Amino acid sequence: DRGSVQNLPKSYDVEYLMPVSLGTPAQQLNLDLDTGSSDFWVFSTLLKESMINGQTLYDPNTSTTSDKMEGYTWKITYGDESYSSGDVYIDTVTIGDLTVSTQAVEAAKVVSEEFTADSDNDGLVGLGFGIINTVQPYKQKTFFEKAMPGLDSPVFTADLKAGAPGRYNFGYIDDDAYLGNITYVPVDSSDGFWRWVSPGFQVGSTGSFNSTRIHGIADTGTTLLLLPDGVCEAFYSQIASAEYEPSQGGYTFECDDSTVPDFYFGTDNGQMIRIPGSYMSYSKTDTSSQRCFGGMQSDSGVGFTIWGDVALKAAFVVFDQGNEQLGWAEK
Ligand SMILES: O=C(CNCCc1c[nH]c2ccccc12)Nc1scc(-c2ccccc2)c1C(=O)NCc1ccccc1
Repeated sequence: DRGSVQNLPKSYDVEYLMPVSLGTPAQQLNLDLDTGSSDFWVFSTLLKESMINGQTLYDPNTSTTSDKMEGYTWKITYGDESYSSGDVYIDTVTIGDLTVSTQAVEAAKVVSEEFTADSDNDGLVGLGFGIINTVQPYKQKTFFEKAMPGLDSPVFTADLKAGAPGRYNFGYIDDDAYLGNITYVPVDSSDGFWRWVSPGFQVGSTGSFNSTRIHGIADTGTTLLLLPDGVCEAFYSQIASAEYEPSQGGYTFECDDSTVPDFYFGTDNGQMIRIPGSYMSYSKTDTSSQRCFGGMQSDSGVGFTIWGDVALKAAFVVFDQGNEQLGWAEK
């Protein structure tokens, strides 16, 4: 079996949403595929009105295939202090023609204001590893873990694009979606993330390669590229107008600064993925100035590097759960 679904970026590529069908008759929600967490949770009719702001709600009571998991609850908090919690239902879920008939759907009763404010986002499909699922008393499998046994191949792939529709495929690798070869690196899933080691980085096409092992996770649910301070300093030292502005929350530079270099990160045996300098300009820091917030920021608050959408949209990425490895290719 296999599946394929288009993903659409929101403005500034802050997140990527895909259509998902839940229940019978099908209720279509736009969800954020998130390899940095492992809860499948959705806005639902259990929420108070004050927490809803245009989102499409999953209504378990109108689905003829939903069953409430009595006594089961969930609660998740993310590093940006956003959170959500609620009850759990079993229901049928289809993503891009791939159906899981008994998926644990976590129906939100409470969401934090960041989620309420994000009117396009109806919830998250966590595709990290199930060991960090928050459902109590017994954690639940991710959508991919439920689908995996029936797939042609135990992989899903992420093809995120800058400001354009991309695609998530399940169960197969589309050889027309990337250039050259896919380089595979081992994954340590013991903390539930797609955690791997990069051998180093290079700033600019003429810069030298810096051999330094960077431990990090491949995370479609995080917008930015969060890297060790030394790497950020090496990058921003090459940008004439760059400054570290704690008041703005990190590194900023003039949006029209023409000295922003490309950034390369190593994967394995000499392969490097090139992130165009243009991916590093984010939203204007504030209406008046012409300064942009950098797409690369420090990972000091996290404890490990997060290869978020800024990095992932420069590559074709294979999440190979069957062999616990990540595949990287240029595109
Ligand atoms: O949680 C995820 C992936 N799901 C995000 C879902 C989500 C959370 N608000 C959302 C808002 C919209 C859509 C999805 C989400 N990744 C990881 S691993 C470690 C950290 C972390 C730990 C400690 C400190 C910092 C990060 C995070 C993290 O908090 N990233 C989000 C972020 C990272 C930095 C800044 C902001 C957010």
